Order: sequence, then structure tokens, then C-alpha cells
Amino acid sequence: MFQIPPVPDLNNPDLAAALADKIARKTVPHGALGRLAALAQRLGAILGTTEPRLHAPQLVVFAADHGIVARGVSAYPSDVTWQMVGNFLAGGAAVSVLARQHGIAQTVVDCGVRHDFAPAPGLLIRKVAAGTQDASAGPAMTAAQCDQALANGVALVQGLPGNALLLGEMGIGNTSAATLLTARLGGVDVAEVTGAGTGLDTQGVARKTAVLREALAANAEATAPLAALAALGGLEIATMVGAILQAASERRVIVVDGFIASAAVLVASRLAPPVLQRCVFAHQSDERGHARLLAMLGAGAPAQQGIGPLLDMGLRVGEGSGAALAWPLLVSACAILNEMASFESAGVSDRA
Ligand SMILES: Cc1cc2ncn([C@H]3O[C@H](COP(=O)(O)O)[C@@H](O)[C@H]3O)c2cc1C
Ligand SMILES: O=C(O)c1cccnc1
Repeated sequence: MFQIPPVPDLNNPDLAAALADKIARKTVPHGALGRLAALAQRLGAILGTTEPRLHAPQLVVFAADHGIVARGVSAYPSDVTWQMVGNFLAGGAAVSVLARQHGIAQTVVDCGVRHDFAPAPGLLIRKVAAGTQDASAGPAMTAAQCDQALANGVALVQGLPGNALLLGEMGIGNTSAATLLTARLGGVDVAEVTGAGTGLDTQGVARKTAVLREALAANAEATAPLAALAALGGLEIATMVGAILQAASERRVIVVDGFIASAAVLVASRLAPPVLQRCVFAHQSDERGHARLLAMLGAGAPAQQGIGPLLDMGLRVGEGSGAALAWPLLVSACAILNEMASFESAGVSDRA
């Protein structure tokens, strides 16, 4: 049985007040830092200090294949998964470029890709199986496989330096797995959260929705978070859930990418709700269900909920590309807290 790492509640009214006070003294009109201030407040709360410093950020691309792809739920073939792993390792993928630009270390994890990789720098082999089974015909994984993937995620975060984890993934068919988890754990009709993924047309989305309905019916009893993860998820999602739980347990900042990473956070937060206190949602992706999923996680459109997703760039990439793109905002939020003068220190007159 998988042991959920302890994730204590971070609620600390004294620290929250000290952070709010520090921000209120900065030399801008009161409240003018907007969501940058809210982001700074959150980073201080996660790292437990009024002087948060981010170091050695780690972007992990969790990769695996999905049996349900045989049902025509993606616009691309499964082979793209292993081919893209090669692209990440060669440094040519979107996320590789963005991570390099911002000094973020990239690690790729084979959680269950249907391909045998030669050892390579930057590649961890944590393969539980050569892809999942077709969830439209029964459980995608056995409980033992799911437990193994979760444990792999825990162990790999234990070995990472730094205090920030950026979530990335690669797996043709994984918008289907993420959609199934969102529908099942979020209690919404699957049609409301099924989108185009890599680019299905309207007819393709209708076919995908019908297949996903079959998967929900074939796994009707899988309602608890871990049972749903095993029956409907993927090996990269399960490994990511383990990584999220361990990162939260270690009080790392968790930078959440798009729809698939958010679905992993949904599962992790059902297992340990304070996980959400450690998350920064990098962006709202163009995948249909993401806005709804973000709202479930308390990070809906900014005007309504907290700091919300930081960016809305119309991305539908995954890989961790949105997380890498948003990273400089986190760096800026810390710099504002640590380096900006106060009205007092700069000799600037405060409000009359
Ligand atoms: C070339 C290429 C690069 C990608 N990088 C991320 N994804 C993204 O698309 C996939 C999910 O969409 P679906 O569920 O429709 O298959 C995942 O691999 C995700 O990371 C890619 C997809 C492709 C084709
Ligand atoms: O939001 C995402 O993560 C996403 C959307 C479409 C395809 N791949 C990933």
C-alpha cells in the first residue's frame, strides 16, 4: 500500500500578517502590486519566511503511453511520446528551450513509455509498464502498478535539489486520462470537460467523448481518489501525483502547468488537501476542461479566486512549457519582497 507523505496545514496567521505588512510598506500606491503581491505572499507562506528565495528550480517531464489511444482519442500516434522524449533530451522541445532560457534544470522520467531508451544524461528510467491498458475496456493500471508509480514519484523528488518543482508531462492520450479524472473526481459530466487535446476536430471530440463515457462506465466503481487514479489515470500522472505529494511534504513550491498537471494536483489534493497551499498555477491552457478544473482547485479566473492562473497565453502544449514561461514571475515576486525599499527606508512619504 502506498503511504501518503504527511502534508501539514501551512496556515500561519503571524507569518501572513508579517508578509502583508512588509508588502504594504513597499514604495508603490497601496495595493498597486496586484496579483504580484498575492504571489509574493504565497511564496513567503510556502517557504515559511518573509524573505523567500527560490533556488535550483527543477522541471520534471513525466512521460508515459496510454492504451486508450487505440480508440482514436488523440490526433497523433503513440510513437510521438518516445520521439518527443528524444527531442527533450536533445534540447529542442518547447519546454527545453524555455527551461534553458530561465536557468531551470530539466529532467525527463520514463514512467511507462512504450519504448526502450538507452541511458542518457537527463533521463530517469522509472518504467512501471510499457503504457497503460485501454481504460475504455477496464482499469488502466492495476493497484500495484499505480502504487509503484506513486512511490517512484516520491523517491525521485527526494533526490532533487532546490526548493521548487515545475510539473511537466508528455504522453499521447493523456488529455483523455486527465479528463476522466476531472469528470470522476470533480463530479462533472465528461462532455463538459472533454477538449481537442492535440487538435481533434469537432467530430473527433464527439468520438473522444463517447469513448471516455465508455471508460467511466467500465470503471464505475472507481470513485475514491487512488482507485480513480489507477482505473482512469496514466503512469506519468500517477508518478506526478507521488512527486506532488512529496514536494508538498518537503514544502517545495509546486508550479503547476496545464490541464494534465492540474488533474494530477486534483488527485493529490484529494489525498492531502493542504497540497493546494503549495501550488502556484502557471497558466490557464486552451484545453476545454482546464478553466473548470482550475476553479475546482480554487484557482479559477483571477478576479474570482486567489491569485488564479498567472498567465493566459492560449497555450495547449503541456510538457511544463507554461510552468517554465511563468517562472520569471515567481522570481520577480521574491525580488519585490527582498529588494524593494519601504516608504521608511527610502524616505518616501506614505499616504496622507
Ligand atoms: C508533437 C507533440 C508535442 C507535444 N508536447 C506535448 N504534447 C501534449 O499533447 C499530448 C496530449 O494530447 P492528446 O491527449 O490529444 O494526445 C501530451 O503528450 C501532451 O504533453 C504534445 C503533443 C504532440 C503531438
Ligand atoms: O493543458 C495542457 O496541459 C495540454 C493541452 C493540450 C494538449 N496537451 C496538454
